[in-house]
Amino acid sequence: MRPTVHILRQATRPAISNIAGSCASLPSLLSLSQSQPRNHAQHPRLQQFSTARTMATRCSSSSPSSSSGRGGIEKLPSSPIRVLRTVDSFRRWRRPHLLDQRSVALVPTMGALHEGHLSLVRAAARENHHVVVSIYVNPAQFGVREDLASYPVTWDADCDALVRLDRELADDGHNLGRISAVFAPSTAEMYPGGFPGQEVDSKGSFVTITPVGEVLEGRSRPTFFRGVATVCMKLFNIVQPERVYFGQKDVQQTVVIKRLIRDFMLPIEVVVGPTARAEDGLALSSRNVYLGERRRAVATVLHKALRAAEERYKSGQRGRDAVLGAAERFVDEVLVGQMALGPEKRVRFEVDYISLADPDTMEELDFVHSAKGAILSGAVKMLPVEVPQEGEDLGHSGGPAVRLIDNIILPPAEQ
Ligand SMILES: Nc1ncnc2c1ncn2[C@@H]1O[C@H](COP(=O)(O)OP(=O)(O)OP(=O)(O)O)[C@@H](O)[C@H]1O
Ligand SMILES: CC(C)(CO)[C@@H](O)C(=O)[O-]
Ligand code: BAL
Repeated sequence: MRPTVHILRQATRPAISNIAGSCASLPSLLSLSQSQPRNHAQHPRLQQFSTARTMATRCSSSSPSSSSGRGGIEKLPSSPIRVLRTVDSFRRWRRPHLLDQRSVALVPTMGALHEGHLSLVRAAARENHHVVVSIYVNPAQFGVREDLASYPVTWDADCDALVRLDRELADDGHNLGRISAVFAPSTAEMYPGGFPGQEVDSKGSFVTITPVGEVLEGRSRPTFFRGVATVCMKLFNIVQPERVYFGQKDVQQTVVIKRLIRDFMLPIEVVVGPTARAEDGLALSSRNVYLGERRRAVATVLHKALRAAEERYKSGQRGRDAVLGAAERFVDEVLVGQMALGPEKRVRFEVDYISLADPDTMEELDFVHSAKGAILSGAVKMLPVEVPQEGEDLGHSGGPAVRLIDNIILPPAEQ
């Protein structure tokens, strides 16, 4: 059996719409430059959700720990970093910084922190007085069949990483600020009217950003950007940051967030940090822990395929087929090589999409305009190992199918 490589083709692509006046310019993409009832557990959908979160917590390396000092103020161990869990407590912390005009940056995360997250915190500390890191696994952005229940939760390791990083920031004289607070709310706190559910037709207060949120990742994960835009709107309203920091690894997410900020007139600057990678090029991602050794070795296929396409662009090719053809051939070769191995050795994967898109709209391009550049992006599903070997490390949670994404920005070229 040979998985199909699905590269977005002309026939299935939406028409390229008016791109003038769109918000995310390529230079900015390149820049690093309570309320409500407490009876959620009685709600059938939330009972389901509570079970899922309990499982996620069980999968975690340890349970939450942080120290509560005098007056019940919770801090990360041996550090001045506050832990705030409610909207009210966060607002009490925030108010004086509004009055004394100290800038506050927000780095939104879902925890399971890695060097990619930490690079965003470093960037935020360079140009803001206070850095707030939010850690919240937002159920609304997970599809009903996605990995909410097994999503890695590593609270203690996250706390250690932030405390270490804060010391590093204190020792380095080039920063304006340090990590001031971790915002770690519960779902009851984030959805005071009750969690609306993960279904496509769930009813509730949602923010949707279309059409950009409907293509690529949005096509495969129809509730994903609705969940992301909704939770980010909530986080932005709670934290009221001057700047927010997002990673280029989730490039379509950065375009959605820029639209949200522009269209809802939020006084926030978006800063996008470059993708942090492992030595072999794999983009760091919290979900990489699912891979296990065998699949980890092949997981670079997407990055390498995108690099092959990038080479075509660098050599002067501008047409879709010429640029993406290189990625397609690379993926084909890897698939053929893997399928030639027996099931006890091989790694199977499916390409969800490989795209060449406009940087402002994420709409597919036939041709890259040199003055504007483009975004090459892709998603692959690494399928579970078929025949595990004795003692084989299959990855977190038994090595389920893992969806990996990556992208490369093709910058405007000399004309
Ligand atoms: N390798 C990376 N380099 C730079 N930023 C990153 C990287 N990985 C994630 N980020 C950014 O960190 C922020 C929080 O992401 P998140 O907590 O979802 O981590 P993740 O590794 O992307 O997780 P997942 O595996 O679930 O996609 C997002 O802005 C995301 O783009
Ligand atoms: C932005 C975000 C924290 C919203 O939950 C999430 O989508 C992520 O971690 O990229
Ligand atoms: N990094 C984006 C979060 C998600 O995939 O759910």
